[in-house]
Amino acid sequence: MAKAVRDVFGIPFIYTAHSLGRDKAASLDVIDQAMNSRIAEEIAAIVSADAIVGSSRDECERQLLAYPGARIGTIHRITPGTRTQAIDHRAKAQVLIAPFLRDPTRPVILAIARPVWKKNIAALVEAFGNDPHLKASANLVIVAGQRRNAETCDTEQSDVFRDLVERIDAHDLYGSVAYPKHHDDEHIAGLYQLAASSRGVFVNPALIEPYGLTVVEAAAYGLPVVATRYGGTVDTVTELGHGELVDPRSPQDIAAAIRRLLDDSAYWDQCAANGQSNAQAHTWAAFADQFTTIARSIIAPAAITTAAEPIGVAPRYLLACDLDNTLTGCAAGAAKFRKMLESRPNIVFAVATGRSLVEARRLMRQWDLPEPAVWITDVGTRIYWPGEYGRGKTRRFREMSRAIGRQRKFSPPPIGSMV
Ligand SMILES: O=c1ccn([C@@H]2O[C@H](COP(=O)(O)OP(=O)(O)O[C@H]3O[C@H](CO)[C@@H](O)[C@H](O)[C@H]3O)[C@@H](O)[C@H]2O)c(=O)[nH]1
Ligand SMILES: O=P(O)(O)OC[C@H]1O[C@](O)(CO)[C@@H](O)[C@@H]1O
Repeated sequence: MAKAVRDVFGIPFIYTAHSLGRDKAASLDVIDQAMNSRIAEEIAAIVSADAIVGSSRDECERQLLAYPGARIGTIHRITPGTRTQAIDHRAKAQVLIAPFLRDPTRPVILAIARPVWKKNIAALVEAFGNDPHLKASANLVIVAGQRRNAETCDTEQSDVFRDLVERIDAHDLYGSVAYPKHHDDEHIAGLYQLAASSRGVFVNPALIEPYGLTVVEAAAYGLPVVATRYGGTVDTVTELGHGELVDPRSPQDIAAAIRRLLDDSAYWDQCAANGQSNAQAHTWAAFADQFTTIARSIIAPAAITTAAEPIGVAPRYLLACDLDNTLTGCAAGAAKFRKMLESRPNIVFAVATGRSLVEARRLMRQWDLPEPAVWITDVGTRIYWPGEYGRGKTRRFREMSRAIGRQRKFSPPPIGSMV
């Protein structure tokens, strides 16, 4: 629809990537017609969007780029917002889970996920059920959607739920596993709060997690996490520093990571504090601000973005500089720098950075710095410049890598001797 509107009226459109189908398909045994059409729609959107907004590095630099026709220059990363409830809902959550538990005072190992195979909650039950120490010292709380009668449930949901109950039964976990049937928003908030105050852990064992909102929610409530090492959680856990990444197919790996957090109180405190303070930047106001900047850049790109060929002014100087702590670090300085460039159209501005293009652009946006005419990124291995002026896009200078390839005089030593 957006593409049709753009084609007729010339209104540019931004595609917000969400739960991309290719990765989901890779985690399924059977790919049906619906999945094929979903991927076809995604390809059409990715190829024709004027800008694409993704939420994690994984989504921007791996998931999106795996699509045919995807162009890195159109992809931007903005971290979604997360809301926490300030009111204490622990008592309400306690009422929800108490009937299941023999000793409700134990640390809570919490999972919240839709009851679909991809979320892989079974691996968490296996991790808990096979670990005598965890079974004896903690409670497992699983919130997996709202349960109705088996007949009215969708088949995947009832299959996933039946599988969970069978595993709980096989490990004889009654009295230490709660799996409430219904919940509301206050229960969810209360469970995060309860798990945090019990010095527990949040676990997301998904086979692949496109972004991983629950892992950010846990951070915001000061609850350390054990999360899948496949998908957006890799960036979130690395950036927020609030827990461990694990192989979701290995219950032993999951159990060991949970124990590291539960058994080391200094490590737990550090993760809880990191998560809570770092998650504060994840607000919807910040998202809206960044989104508006991108929208503006595709509607009316700033004059500075076309500085490689400024109208009526011959470029005379090239100003190339580093980004982190050179252009960033002082808001007043960044504003002055921007003003200076705007008043000197004969300067061609280039940024040379170790960051990827997506990450460099994200930081420049956050500091309200102007889009340079040339990007030298990935530790100098890639060069980009605005290819199609007026659309905020960039083009990669492939000739450089080819030239380096042809004229290479440097023969690297064998990797073994370098190590
Ligand atoms: O029984 C449940 C299960 C989930 N939630 C909430 O629903 C949201 C679901 O988050 P998540 O599991 O990350 O999302 P998905 O439903 O899988 O949806 C997609 O969209 C999310 C938001 O972009 C991404 O984080 C995911 O990776 C992507 O799969 C969170 O706020 C949960 O607290 C509930 O309230 N009850
Ligand atoms: O598993 P899928 O089909 O990618 O679903 C993504 C899910 O993300 C949401 O959009 C947000 O949680 C749900 O409405 C939807 O079910």
